[in-house]
Amino acid sequence: MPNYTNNIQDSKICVILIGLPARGKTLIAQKVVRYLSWLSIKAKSFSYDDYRRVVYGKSNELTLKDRYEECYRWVETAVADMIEWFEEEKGIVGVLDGSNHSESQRDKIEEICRKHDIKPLFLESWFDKPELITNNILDVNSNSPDYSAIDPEEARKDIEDRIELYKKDYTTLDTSTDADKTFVKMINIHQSIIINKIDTYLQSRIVYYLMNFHIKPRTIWLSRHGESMYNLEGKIGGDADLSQRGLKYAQKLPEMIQKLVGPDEQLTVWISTLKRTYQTSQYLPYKKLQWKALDELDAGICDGMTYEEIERQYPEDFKARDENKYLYRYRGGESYKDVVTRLEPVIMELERQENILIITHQAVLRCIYAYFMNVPQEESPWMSIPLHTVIKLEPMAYDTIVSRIKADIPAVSTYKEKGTSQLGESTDSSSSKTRNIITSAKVHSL
Ligand SMILES: O=P(O)(O)OC[C@H]1O[C@@](CO)(OP(=O)(O)O)[C@@H](O)[C@@H]1O
Repeated sequence: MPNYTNNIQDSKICVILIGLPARGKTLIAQKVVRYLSWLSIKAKSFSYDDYRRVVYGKSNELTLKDRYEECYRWVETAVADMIEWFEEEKGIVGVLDGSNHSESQRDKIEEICRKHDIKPLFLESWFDKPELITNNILDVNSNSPDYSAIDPEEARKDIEDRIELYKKDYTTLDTSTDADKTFVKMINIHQSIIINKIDTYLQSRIVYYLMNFHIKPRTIWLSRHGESMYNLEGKIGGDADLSQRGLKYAQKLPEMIQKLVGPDEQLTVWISTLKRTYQTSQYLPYKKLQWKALDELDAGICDGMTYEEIERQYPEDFKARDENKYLYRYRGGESYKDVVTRLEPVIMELERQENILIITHQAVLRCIYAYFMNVPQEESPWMSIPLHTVIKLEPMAYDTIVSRIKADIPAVSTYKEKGTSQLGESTDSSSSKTRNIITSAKVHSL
């Protein structure tokens, strides 16, 4: 299993965004940081707008001209903070989210990076499609804190004025004049992408990611398989069949999904290679695809045991897993971190696709959910992903909207709370063991 963190130990990268206002720079910066953080690569975005707001308040509290002429001040602070972060927090990828439109400003940043042994990667978002620009202006208009209390028409005018002002000394990247620079130029997001002088593994990972994601509206549906015989018995792993209630969920799923998705919408169903996900998908009238990478976390020597048996036979392992569930690797099996690594191609393909329903397992769904919802690693293995519930994810420009739809078919809870003994030794009366607890999610039912 490749370990990205070890492979990239000695390379530090500064992604320097370039582009006029309303070119999707913040969206790109946030996506790159979220993707790298999910892969345990320490990444952080330094947004010039955030720095400017701290010093000068919202954009309307500063004249356009001042904002333009004074910008070097907050750019300097952002770059200095980024360097400190690289050094003190062992950062790997810093992202400078701002227009960086003039060559002289870019040269200065490049020089600082080289002095600190940080490789600069320029990333330009260049648009020439008027409809794309209009959409982005509307997006900035409704999402930026600068415009939250301003009339939308006034906000639109401010953004357009800023675009015109920044155009004055904007220079776009070019393979002849910037041949010695490492850069990616995205034209109209993905219409075409120019790549120049990419020479490290990590740079190529970032570029590959940039080439794959799209920004069209779509929905990702997630569900665990129906309740399995192993779930009923409190056993983990294995390749058990569905229980009677699990089968009921499989039978209800087509009606539920068709109602949610709409009759004319296209959908592809992704399942694992384990029987319980296939059986759950069997009545769905959509194209299906099996992924080995979607198989449940491998519990190694504990496969087929209950949590209680694990605690009795391997008390140290039981404790170690509770202490660091993300990194704990079952003997002969996997950790959550290992699952994330093997899920990377799934995420990459998900970024390229439109509507997808994924029917998979508790641990795998936690990892996928964590990617979209930016959940920190120490929390993700403890998230509640109940059985017989569909999760709807709608990725938007700046965040993801999530809702849960319960099938109203009872199922056991397979959730084990942190710090709870399965041997009846818990002192915490609110904590639950894992068996025969009917799932009750705070969601609407179908
Ligand atoms: O990491 P924890 O919380 O143990 O959850 C993972 C476990 O969930 C289970 C159920 O207990 O998954 P599944 O969705 O496949 O039924 C186990 O097979 C698996 O080991």
